[in-house]
Amino acid sequence: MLHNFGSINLDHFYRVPHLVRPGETLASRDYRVGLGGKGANQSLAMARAGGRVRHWGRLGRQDAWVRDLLEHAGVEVEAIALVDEPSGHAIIQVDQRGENAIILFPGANHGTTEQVLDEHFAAASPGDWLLAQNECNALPGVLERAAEAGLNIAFNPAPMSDAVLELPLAHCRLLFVNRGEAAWLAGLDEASPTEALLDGLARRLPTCEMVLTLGGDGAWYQAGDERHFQPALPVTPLDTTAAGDTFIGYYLAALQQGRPVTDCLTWAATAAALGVMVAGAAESIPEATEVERALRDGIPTPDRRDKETS
Ligand SMILES: OC[C@H]1O[C@H](O)[C@H](O)[C@@H]1O
Repeated sequence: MLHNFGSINLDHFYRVPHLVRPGETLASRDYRVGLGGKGANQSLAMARAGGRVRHWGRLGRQDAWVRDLLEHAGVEVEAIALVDEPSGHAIIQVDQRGENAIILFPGANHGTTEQVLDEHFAAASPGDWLLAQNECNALPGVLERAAEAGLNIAFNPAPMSDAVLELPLAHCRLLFVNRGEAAWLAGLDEASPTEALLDGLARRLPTCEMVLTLGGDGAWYQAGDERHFQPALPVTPLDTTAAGDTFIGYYLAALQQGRPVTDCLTWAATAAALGVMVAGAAESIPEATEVERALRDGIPTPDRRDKETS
């Protein structure tokens, strides 16, 4: 079982000609609300990939439909509390190239107490996995407790902040980072060559396995001297929101199924490529059957992916 201590957000999407500049007022061409949050996206991706995942989180009572949606997808939701607080939300601009900029309001995601964590950990067994991102409170304690409880920790330090550098990251078995997060962790410039980033990560956290995701430039796996490269698939992105989350959920589901690292990478990269062809966060995450089909027949045309998801 994988336990995902993760955020749940309502995502407010604005499609804009370019990301808003300082002092500018910009009209949006479109507005939609959907399910998001790095935690919820990763749980959903894992469930859609056929993985066993139990989500630990908090959600405003008025947004109970989100819990139903996750449950329907196969996520175990008993550890998602409905609370009398506003849910977390994100304001997301998406530009014409599919790039985004996100403002987060943590809301209920920042209300986890020690007492609730006691209940969550009581349901976990040594050898289980714990996944976390950086959108919930209580992370230092959660990572410490997970290590003490003999859980395998996978961590995605997004959104990156200086607080991440203070976390007990040496407890992690597996780290998912993008270029910016890798540079921050390794104390290097973001423009550093990939090789330097991988070396820097290995120096900083020598016992961790790493997956470095580089968007259109592919992804790297590193563990000690072992490295594997996964090229990106050729797609024109409509919306890159949740691509990294889709990658992580699919990677972990494949790992849970005992697949080799190279398969985990291919499966994850294919799912992420399908994801960026569709607008939105949770709604862009493909089903496993779509990923299998893309692996067999190649990436579909954008209009075909749209029809398959609608
Ligand atoms: O990774 C994408 C996610 O980041 C933020 O958490 C948004 O809610 C969005 O769904």
